[in-house]
Amino acid sequence: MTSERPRIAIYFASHDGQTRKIVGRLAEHLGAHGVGTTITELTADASPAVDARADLVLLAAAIRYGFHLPAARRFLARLRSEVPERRIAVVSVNLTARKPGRQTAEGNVYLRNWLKRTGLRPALAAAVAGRLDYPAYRWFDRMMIQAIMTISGGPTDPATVIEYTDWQEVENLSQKLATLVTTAP
Ligand SMILES: Cc1cc2nc3c(=O)[nH]c(=O)nc-3n(C[C@H](O)[C@H](O)[C@H](O)COP(=O)(O)O)c2cc1C
Repeated sequence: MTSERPRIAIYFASHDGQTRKIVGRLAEHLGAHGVGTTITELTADASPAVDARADLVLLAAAIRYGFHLPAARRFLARLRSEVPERRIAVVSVNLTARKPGRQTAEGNVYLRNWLKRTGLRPALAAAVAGRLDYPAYRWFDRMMIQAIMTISGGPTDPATVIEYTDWQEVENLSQKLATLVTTAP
């Protein structure tokens, strides 16, 4: 870490925009904690350079059909070869995290499996609940999400739009990230 203001390089992969909104809010809170941020979107055709000089690199990715978006998975492979694990944090955005106890690496199946598959032991790993927006989904996606919601006891009314993201939890997360970059050796 330098004597300048600490900095977190945030990379995110979002399909429907909620992960983008979450990292935007994280950046706002981090700014209030005196931590600078850069935000870079990961897409199918963009493979941005890893900002290995940042004090921490945060990778946030949405889940679709059980997996984090491919752009995030590809980026993580590069990230790991350029930045030590202790300077990596990951955030998974999914609907399972709407339930109590599913915001941690132990409690969230997607996050747990991602870390297990990659063998990554990041400085921080968290799951944040995303958004359910049936009217915005294509027919097939709506059917599939309704099926998942039936199994998991969630809403199935096709008119349902719910932002499950707990913004207080997002603020708490920013506090933890700020602590990491202000106290890390
Ligand atoms: C087609 C589709 C598939 C999804 N699959 C899952 C899933 O397998 N598990 C889950 O918990 N959430 C799932 N979700 C919910 C998304 O993770 C949630 O809507 C999140 O907010 C999406 O983030 P984004 O808006 O940044 O793309 C799915 C959503 C869609 C539209």
